Amino acid sequence: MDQLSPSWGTNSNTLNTPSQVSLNSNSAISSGESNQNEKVIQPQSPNVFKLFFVQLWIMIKRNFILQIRYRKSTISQAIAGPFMFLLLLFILQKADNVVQKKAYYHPKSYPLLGVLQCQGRHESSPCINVMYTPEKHKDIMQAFSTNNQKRTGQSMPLEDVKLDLTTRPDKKLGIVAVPDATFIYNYTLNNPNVTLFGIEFTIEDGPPTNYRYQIWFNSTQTNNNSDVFNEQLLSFQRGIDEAIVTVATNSSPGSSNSPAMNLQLKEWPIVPPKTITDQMVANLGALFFFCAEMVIFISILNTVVAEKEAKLADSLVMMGLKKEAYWLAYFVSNGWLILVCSLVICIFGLAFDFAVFRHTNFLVLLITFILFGLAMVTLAFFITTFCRTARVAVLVGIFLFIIGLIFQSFAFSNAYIGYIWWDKNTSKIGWIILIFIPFFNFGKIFLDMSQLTTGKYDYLTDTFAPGPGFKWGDLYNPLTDKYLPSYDAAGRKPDVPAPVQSWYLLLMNIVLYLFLTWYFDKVIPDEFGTRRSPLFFLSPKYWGLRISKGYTMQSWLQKYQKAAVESHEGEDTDVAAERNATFDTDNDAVLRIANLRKVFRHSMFYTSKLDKVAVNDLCLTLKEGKCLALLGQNGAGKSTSMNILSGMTPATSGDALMYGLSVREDIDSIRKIMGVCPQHDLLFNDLTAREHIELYAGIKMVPREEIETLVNERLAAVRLTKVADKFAGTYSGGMKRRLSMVVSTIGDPQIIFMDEPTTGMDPVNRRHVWSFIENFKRGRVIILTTHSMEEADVLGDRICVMAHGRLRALGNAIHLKNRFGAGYRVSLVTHPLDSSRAKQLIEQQVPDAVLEDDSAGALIYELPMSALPSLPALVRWFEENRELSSVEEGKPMISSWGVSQKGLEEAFLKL
Ligand SMILES: Nc1ncnc2c1ncn2[C@@H]1O[C@H](COP(=O)(O)OP(=O)(O)OP(=O)(O)O)[C@@H](O)[C@H]1O
Repeated sequence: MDQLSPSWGTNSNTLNTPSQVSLNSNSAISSGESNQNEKVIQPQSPNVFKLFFVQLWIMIKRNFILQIRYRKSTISQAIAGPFMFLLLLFILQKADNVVQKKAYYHPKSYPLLGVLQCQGRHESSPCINVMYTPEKHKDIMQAFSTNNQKRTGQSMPLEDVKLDLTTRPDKKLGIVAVPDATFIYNYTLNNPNVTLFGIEFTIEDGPPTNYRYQIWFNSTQTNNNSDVFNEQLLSFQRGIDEAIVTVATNSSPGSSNSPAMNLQLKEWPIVPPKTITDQMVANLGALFFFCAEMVIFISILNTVVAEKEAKLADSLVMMGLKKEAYWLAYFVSNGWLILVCSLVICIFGLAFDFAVFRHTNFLVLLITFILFGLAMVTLAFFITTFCRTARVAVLVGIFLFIIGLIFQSFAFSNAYIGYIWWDKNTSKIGWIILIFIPFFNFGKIFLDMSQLTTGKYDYLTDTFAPGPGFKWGDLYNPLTDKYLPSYDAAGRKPDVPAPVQSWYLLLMNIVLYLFLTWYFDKVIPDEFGTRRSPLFFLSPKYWGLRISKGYTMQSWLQKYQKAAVESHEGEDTDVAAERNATFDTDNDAVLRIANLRKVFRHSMFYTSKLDKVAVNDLCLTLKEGKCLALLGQNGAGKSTSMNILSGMTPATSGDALMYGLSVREDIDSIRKIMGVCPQHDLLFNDLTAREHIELYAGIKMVPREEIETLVNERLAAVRLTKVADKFAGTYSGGMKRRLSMVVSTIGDPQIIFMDEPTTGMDPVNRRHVWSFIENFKRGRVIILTTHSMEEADVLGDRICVMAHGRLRALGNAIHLKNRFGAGYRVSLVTHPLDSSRAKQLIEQQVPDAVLEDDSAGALIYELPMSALPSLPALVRWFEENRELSSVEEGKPMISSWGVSQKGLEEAFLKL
């Protein structure tokens, strides 16, 4: 590899010396006995708090850079969005003010009409206009009919029919005489909604001095429900009175001198209120401010889940990022957005002169909006733990938004409904459920504020009583009865808690959802099925309190040796020897993979033929300073093995020990000494190469003063210096790969996993990367997968060939070539008709030659090592017999020939 040595200073400290770990020749953390050969690592445990705060800081910085990069989105979330909602509220409020000013100003009077024709279910349905009794007052009804027709133009004649109790009319009837009041009563019971009016006269015989009658009417069905003020009833009564006067004065109904009662109706004039109230803001404010903060809520769902979907969050965790720092950084970077958003709401609320804002203590307003915003932020975090794709997350967000809109507009549309939920005398169950919804708690305190600030207009006295305002001290006192709505005629007021309780509940929401996010993020399986036990927090190890590892090398070996599959029929001898070496305590390997197995289950609940055994009892060891190259066709199980070793996928059985740390038990510690270059580039499109290295260097706790040198050195090593400040999203495939490769080496990890690190690179850059890897592996362990035989040949101190999840062969390149690919290949081209003669001649020269291919005269022979002595004679024979003529006249029998040495590729193909 010396010829590949690059010019970027291989003697650099950061490149050659793993600085994050200390190595011991025997266990420093094992409690039990340990073998002398075991090289155990004690990941330097920087102060846990320091690590946390450094990672937190670097993540906040990253989020901040991205917020600046996406400045349009950031501004629309924190400033433009809230402003738009406030502006809309302002416009609505102004429109409402105009309506309030014009309210009922001097309405016009209008005449009372006559009684209109009855209507059944349909306009033409049979019905009876009037039933009257006794029949002797026919003259009054006749006068009524005549006057009414004059007023309405509709005929309502006296009918000459006899009704019986059960028969409905078969046409529209005008005025019908019936036997008595009992008949009216029973008929309408038997035939509901048929008769418009009934009238029973009780006028004494003789000269009438006392006119008495009773009108029957249907209060809900009066004139098909359209007569809400009962003008028809009034009209009927007026018609009857008019008819009585007509009869009493012996006038001729309908004639010009008959008495007429012409009634005019007019509503009271109302003076417009002197003071316009901010009722619109009081009623709809909670809804609009909820919408203003929902923009950030939905953006969080999208951003966080998109990052999860692209596996960028996994990549950060693989490089050792604490998830606590990840979430807290998001909390902080969204927290400042909420702060700006709350300030915008408060400032524009004042600018738009909303009474709630004008008369409420500014700090109370600001803190309320901040707490509400933060509670919504943490609720969004919690939801992201259940979503795997950004599309689903945004749909969930929109769904919640709609629910919130409906809820806010129903639950807090006015004080009367709003306070029902908070009244200590109503059932607690609903309240207990609802206090976990931030907008419910926000709605209450906003209601308190508007009750104390909006003021009330009293129409009776035409006076406006302004609210006393909401001062800081009002937080701690429940609203007095004066500002609470009455719940019954007796004036019962709701018994509601002090406004500050909403703050406490919002704080509870923030803490609760942060906690639930932290918990569910760990226990809900990710895409690879990795998750912690639901009771992980009970384990002292989680809290870094374990003094003993709980296993020693011996116990670990015993455990996995016991579980080893006894017989592996047809297993290659090298593979079998490796299996034994894995459990050999004298082996000084720093990486031991013991019976590693991964089955991808088709169903969660049962085993099936469709289950896929991706890795099948893999046993492997590797010494320090070595590079292991994993070869194998597509689907052989290489990436799955790498994913298990890097802690991304849980193994079905088996384990691996790296520097004395178990993948199953100590993945958090392993991550401190591990670097991963995954198969697919996990890069942030909107960060530059320099920012990537700075980010991961921060996560890996590289001292700040070394970062600059590290960035320059590593980018130069993979020839990315010129594009160091360009966004990774603009890179070509090969450039992205080189950056991913460099990222995996940050923090000088002891173990590096590289899944096809040079895919898509041109030959020049590939050689630079090889040379980088070759120099970097000193004192470390590198495991890489590749499809390039050349790469495996150049880099692999050990080469393993995998097929169908199993190890098929292993050893260094020379060993594999000798075992599976040794020998030479002779190829010659003849005329097809000459091929059998050529075959004869060749086989005479080299009897051991094996014909590998014969297609249309192109012959390929394999020469085993035993045939090597005959090779010079064969070459001489080719030279000497150039002139052998073909069956085709004028042409040589052998038009061309060649001899080549077989290599790793042949070995691979053979395997
Ligand atoms: N999440 C999964 N669910 C089900 N089967 C899987 C899953 N991941 C991998 N497999 C299967 O496991 C087998 C091994 O896959 P793996 O990706 O490890 O192969 P590989 O050797 O890395 O292939 P390549 O060279 O194409 O990357 C394949 O048959 C694959 O289909």
